[in-house]
Amino acid sequence: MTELLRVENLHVSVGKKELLHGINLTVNKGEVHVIMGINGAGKSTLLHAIMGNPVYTITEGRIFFEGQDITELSVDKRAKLGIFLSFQNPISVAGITTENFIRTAKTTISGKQQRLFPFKRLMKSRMEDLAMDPSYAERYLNDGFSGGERKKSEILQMRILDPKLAMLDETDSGLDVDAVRIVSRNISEYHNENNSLLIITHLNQILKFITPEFVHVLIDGKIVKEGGPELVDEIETNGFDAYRSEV
Ligand SMILES: Nc1ncnc2c1ncn2[C@@H]1O[C@H](COP(=O)(O)OP(=O)(O)OP(=O)(O)O)[C@@H](O)[C@H]1O
Repeated sequence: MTELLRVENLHVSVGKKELLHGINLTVNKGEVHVIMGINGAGKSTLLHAIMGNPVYTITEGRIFFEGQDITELSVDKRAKLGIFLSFQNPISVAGITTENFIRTAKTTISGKQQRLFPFKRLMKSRMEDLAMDPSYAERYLNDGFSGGERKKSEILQMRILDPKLAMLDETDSGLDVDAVRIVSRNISEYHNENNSLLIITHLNQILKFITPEFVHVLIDGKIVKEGGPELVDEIETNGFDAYRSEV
């Protein structure tokens, strides 16, 4: 088993408020991990801290990626190493088309110039996989996209950038039943023994199609329970009350 990500005793603050109080998490290559927990538990904070969002200050602990200490690395350097975060609420960027945005990101991350016509073909094929109208490639990134379309646009980026670690923050929320199936199929097609997924979900929609090996329950900035996929059903039935007392 080859380790991809290791988070050690991670404490994260925004301003004076500590949001994560000593998280430990190891993700090996080829694994699918799910993080569940009540609203405001710190799930998104954890993903942002792994991505290197400077809003979140690491006050203690380390993050390792393929054995390299990345705790002090900037977001772009982490992206170049192969870390990807799909946002809970993807932002729109006026003035840059979806195609140009992804092509520039791919060039920067891979260090290889993406030739126009092969890249256009790749975009077209990946958009077909996601049942996205090809005209969206020419629209400004996420500009005027519906909630579900923004989520698909994130998965389009993931598929083209082909990261080693894909972190998906509530990608299944706001998707209709057909879109959940399409997005889940794309995630499954992306996933192989050399890459890993770290998924936050409340609705478990995505988990009907992608079975995680590990489930972590996060409450009040701490992981209070870890287990296999059976935890998802347990939480669905009993809620989080049993875990709150662990905090
Ligand atoms: N930039 C920020 N500034 C101030 N507080 C923040 C910031 N980001 C997160 N928080 C606070 O940290 C706590 C954890 O937020 P986070 O978004 O990580 O929770 P979550 O578990 O992902 O919640 P949800 O399930 O509702 O998406 C919340 O109380 C939130 O208000």
